Amino acid sequence: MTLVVTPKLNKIEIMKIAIIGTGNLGSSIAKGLIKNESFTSLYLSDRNTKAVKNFESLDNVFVTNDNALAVEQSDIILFALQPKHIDGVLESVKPIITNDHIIMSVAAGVDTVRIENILGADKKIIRIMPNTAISIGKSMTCIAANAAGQDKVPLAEDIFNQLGTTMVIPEDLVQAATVICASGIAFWMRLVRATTQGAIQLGFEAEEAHELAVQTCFGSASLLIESGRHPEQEIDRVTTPSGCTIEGLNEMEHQGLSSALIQGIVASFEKINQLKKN
Ligand SMILES: NC(=O)C1=CN([C@@H]2O[C@H](COP(=O)(O)OP(=O)(O)OC[C@H]3O[C@@H](n4cnc5c(N)ncnc54)[C@H](O)[C@@H]3O)[C@@H](O)[C@H]2O)C=CC1
Ligand SMILES: O=C(O)[C@@H]1CCC=N1
Repeated sequence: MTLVVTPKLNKIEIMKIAIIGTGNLGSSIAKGLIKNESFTSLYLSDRNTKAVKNFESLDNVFVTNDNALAVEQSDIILFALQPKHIDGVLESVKPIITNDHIIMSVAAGVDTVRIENILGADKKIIRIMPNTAISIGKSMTCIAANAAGQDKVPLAEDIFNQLGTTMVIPEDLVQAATVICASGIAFWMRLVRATTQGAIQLGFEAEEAHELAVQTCFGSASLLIESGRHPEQEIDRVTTPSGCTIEGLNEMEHQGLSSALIQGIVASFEKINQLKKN
């Protein structure tokens, strides 16, 4: 075994990690881990390894179609499978999962009880809800564990703090966190896209419009993070009395901007709760 020291972990950890399912999210997590070199070995297993084939030349990274091999060679097994596939894969690796393994799952709507029902309640199971910004180390990742997995939550925080920001939450809030943080990437992207469309209508070239929208979005988030202020305080600083900002903002609200966002979030939440029942 090789010992790996990572600057952000600030301690020595042996990290033998497997990711089972390397599609959109699994490959994003792999990219983030590789960027940080935060593993001793990393097994990437998928029935179709196309998304991660490029990684197989890297030191200590192994790309395979063999889920069982990835499990046997690793301590932390992260399942990044769609909800409809996860039960079958868990069943197939169940005979080789031990109480020493740390099981992590990002599957939306799949709670720890569903995983316990397959692997056993004595297994350490941690639900991880990141978003695709994990590939660039900027994910907002929520973490919740079953009873047996509670003492491994700090380890999960250590891993995912290297790939963005984490919040440990009660498991009954994971569905809500999925909507706000994981689906949230799509919601914010659409807002950026709509701003770009507006900018093009006002005369900018598409590429310029995109840059203006993205940088303004980045500046807004950075203002909130760095100042710690409430969004309305920042809005008050922009809205000159009788000015153009309040004119535009009020028109957006007349058209239902906040209401549309809230209703979309609630619709998304209702859908994820339906998925949980399937
Ligand atoms: N895409 C996102 O932004 C987020 C996704 N999630 C959850 O993460 C999970 C994965 O989502 P995506 O990556 O978007 O899905 P995806 O469909 O892109 O990736 C799933 C991967 O699993 C592989 N797979 C299926 N059966 C397999 C098997 N028997 N053995 C090995 N690999 C197998 C597929 O080939 C595919 O590459 C889902 O449960 C989703 O709800 C959670 C948060 C964010
Ligand atoms: O859309 C979905 O169902 C998954 C969960 C959150 C992001 N993608």
